[in-house]
Amino acid sequence: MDVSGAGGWDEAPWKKLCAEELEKQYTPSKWTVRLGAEETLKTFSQIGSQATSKARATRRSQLHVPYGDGKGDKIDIYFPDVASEAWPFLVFVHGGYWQYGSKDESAFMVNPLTAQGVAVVVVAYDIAPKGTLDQMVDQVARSTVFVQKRYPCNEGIYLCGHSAGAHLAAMMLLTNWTKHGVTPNLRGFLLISGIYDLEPIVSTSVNAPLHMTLEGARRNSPQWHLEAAPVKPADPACPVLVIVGQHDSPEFHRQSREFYQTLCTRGWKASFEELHDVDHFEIIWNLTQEDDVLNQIILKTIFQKDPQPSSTPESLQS
Ligand SMILES: N[C@@H](CC(=O)c1ccccc1NC=O)C(=O)O
Repeated sequence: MDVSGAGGWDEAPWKKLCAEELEKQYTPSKWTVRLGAEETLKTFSQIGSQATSKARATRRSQLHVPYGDGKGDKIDIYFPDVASEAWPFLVFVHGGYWQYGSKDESAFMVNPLTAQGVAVVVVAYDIAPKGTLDQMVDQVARSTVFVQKRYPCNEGIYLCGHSAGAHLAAMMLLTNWTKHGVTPNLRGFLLISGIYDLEPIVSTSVNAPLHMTLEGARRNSPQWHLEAAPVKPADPACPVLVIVGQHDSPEFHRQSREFYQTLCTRGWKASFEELHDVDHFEIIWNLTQEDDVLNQIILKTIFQKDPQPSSTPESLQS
């Protein structure tokens, strides 16, 4: 009989890995195939910064909008050209192991998605050491509630996160919205190369600025919550896409697959997608391209049909 609680944690496969291997499994830049680790990280941040400058220069936007009283409680909102407030909203939560990255270099998908009529919100949250995991989860919840309150006519809020940001977005599957006074019109989750069980992270160098205890890791693990006390989907029709890159590490693959499987058994409308020939970083920086396969998946999720080619191709815009 399994007496270890939520589904056999003592037999978790990562516990068989030595410290060095565990560290490698949770270092995404060690698994890239085209560029070296350092060059990949540099390129990721460069492409993110360039995409953000371009979005701010070419799209109507409201930047550094406060969603709360905290200094770090800010979002950037990028608008489609159509004058309406009844847009679908993609709310993007950046990654960076809860300790680096910012909204100011994370507007990867803004130009391709706003061109198709999707408003994009890029969320800032207080990374460690300033913020704790609990605070970051609360910030993402409050930013989502803010979008709902400011745009009550929205055509759906789609929560999208990358890596640590996918973890923060996934925590919104478990959020009790009653204390926030409004339930956001969540119509989809796009979880890209994420981590859903934080327990292995506690034993890696990633935890140095996070100071997570085992209890804190469980409290902030959507995988653990779903297994321990299954939360019924508020809207069983709300799609949850769990997406991983072919060149993500085996542990990242395992985390995504197991989270997807658990979502399915708990009644969520989950799907799983492994994107061909991309690593942990390319999967996001490719979103700057209109014809990117992940952009097509996002648009299909939002509009439930294949997108029309835009009348003014990105390449012809200044
Ligand atoms: N130190 C990590 C970097 C990393 O994990 C990362 C970097 C940018 C965006 C997301 C990341 N991973 C998870 O949030 C590495 O070398 O792979």
